[in-house]
This record gives sequence, structure tokens and C-alpha cells, in this order.
Amino acid sequence: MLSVADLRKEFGGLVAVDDVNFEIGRGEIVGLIGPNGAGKTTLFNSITGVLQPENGSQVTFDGTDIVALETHDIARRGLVRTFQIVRVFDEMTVFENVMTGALFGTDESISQEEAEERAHDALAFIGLAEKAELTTGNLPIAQKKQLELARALASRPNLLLLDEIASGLTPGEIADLTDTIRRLRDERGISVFWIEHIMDAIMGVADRIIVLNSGRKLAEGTPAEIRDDQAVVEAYLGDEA
Ligand SMILES: Nc1ncnc2c1ncn2[C@@H]1O[C@H](COP(=O)(O)OP(=O)(O)OP(=O)(O)O)[C@@H](O)[C@H]1O
Repeated sequence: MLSVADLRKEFGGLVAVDDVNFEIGRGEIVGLIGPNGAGKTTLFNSITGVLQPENGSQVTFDGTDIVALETHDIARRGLVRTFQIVRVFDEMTVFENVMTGALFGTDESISQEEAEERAHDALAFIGLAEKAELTTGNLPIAQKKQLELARALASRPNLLLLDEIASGLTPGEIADLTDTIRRLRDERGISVFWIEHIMDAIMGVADRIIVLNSGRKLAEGTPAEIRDDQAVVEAYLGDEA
């Protein structure tokens, strides 16, 4: 469903993403790991229209070339992301935040009632229904992260891009979050592409892992293959795992 070919992004003389190629299939959970500065966030930004990649980069989503499209246009086609630093609106209620996803994330024009239904459904699925009327700014970080997921879900994504959603959470919260992400795939058919530094979060749930190092794809394989890959251990996992 997502096909990336020869993706390249430079900042001045620095090649942050260096001719990267990969595909993500329908219903897959794919992890993206690598050391700080490897180019993971730049790769996400180049796919989602936040950054314009270099000429010759190809990004195709469900058969459509999305390289030149704007972020909101890409989101409306079903490719939706969360951010490393949560970007929920603190002064709004939890429900109002999820409504922004339901109303603005989707390609169809839907009624207020339909949007409210989608928002309630997303909150219930993520396990935040009881918090719907609380002011977002007062939520603990784990619930803000759940809220980001609920807002993304309310916009009916086909592919969800998660940027370090497990950071700052306790092991118990990470286990709950991982379970939710697995359910999003199993029960809603949503594919997931997930940047993560916390190996316990990603290794147990990913079908496949892509490793970036200095902008290049260093390895790609099942979690077991990646753990055993000598080049990956030397570049990254030796410190992290
Ligand atoms: N807007 C920018 N302008 C200049 N250089 C940038 C910019 N954004 C990122 N970089 C550089 O590009 C490289 C890749 O950064 P990026 O943030 O994509 O890495 P990352 O793998 O996401 O790192 P982390 O795990 O720390 O989030 C780094 O050398 C970084 O300093």
C-alpha cells in the first residue's frame, strides 16, 4: 500500500535520507529503528508532505504518487501520523480533540452526527471513553498518547505512522499501548509504520523491522533476524537492547 523508492532528503550538504527503498503491505506492522540522527523523522516528514524530498524520490500510496501533495491531502487519502511531541490541543476537551480528527481527517464530507459517532467509536476503541469530557491539558502523558491515537483513528486511516509513541511511558503503559496497536491492525485492518527507540515495545508486535543508519537502510527483516544482524548490533542494538 505504501511504496517508497530512491527517497532522498538533503539539508544543505547533509544527506539525511540517502536513497531509501521499501514497501509496506496492507495489514502489516513495520518498525523503523536506528540511532539518533539516522534520518527516521526526516523519512516520515518526507512521506507525509511536511518536507519536500529531492527530485527523483518516489512515494506511492495506494497507487497514487503523493510526493507533491500537501500534508492534509495525504491525510485525507488515509495516511495519518502522530508526532514525537504530542500535538493535542490542551485547552480542548478530549472529545473535542478527537472531533478534529473525525471532521478534518477524512476525504468524504460527513455530517456532524456522523463525525460525533466516529469520535465516540474511536474513544471507546482506544479506552478513553470515560475521559471524553475532561480538559486535555490535565491528562497524564500516557492518556495524551492514547488521545493522539484516538484522534488519528477517528480520521479513518488505512496506514498509521507513529513517531516514538512509547517514549516516556511505563512498561505497563507500553504493554497496553502495544496491545491497542495490535488490535488496530487485527480488528480495524489498519497498517502501521512505527518509529521507536524502545525495543521492547516494537520487537514484540512488528512483522518486520527496517533499520536506518546515517540515512541509509542498514537492514530489513523479522525482529528475530534484526536482533541477530551483526551490522545492526554494532550500529545500534549493542547500546539499546
Ligand atoms: N530541518 C533540518 N535542518 C537541518 N538538518 C536537519 C533538519 N532536520 C533534521 N536534520 C538533520 O538530519 C539528520 C537526521 O535527523 P532525524 O531527526 O531525521 O533523525 P532521527 O533518526 O529521527 O533521530 P532521533 O532518533 O534522534 O529522532 C540529523 O543529522 C539531523 O541533525
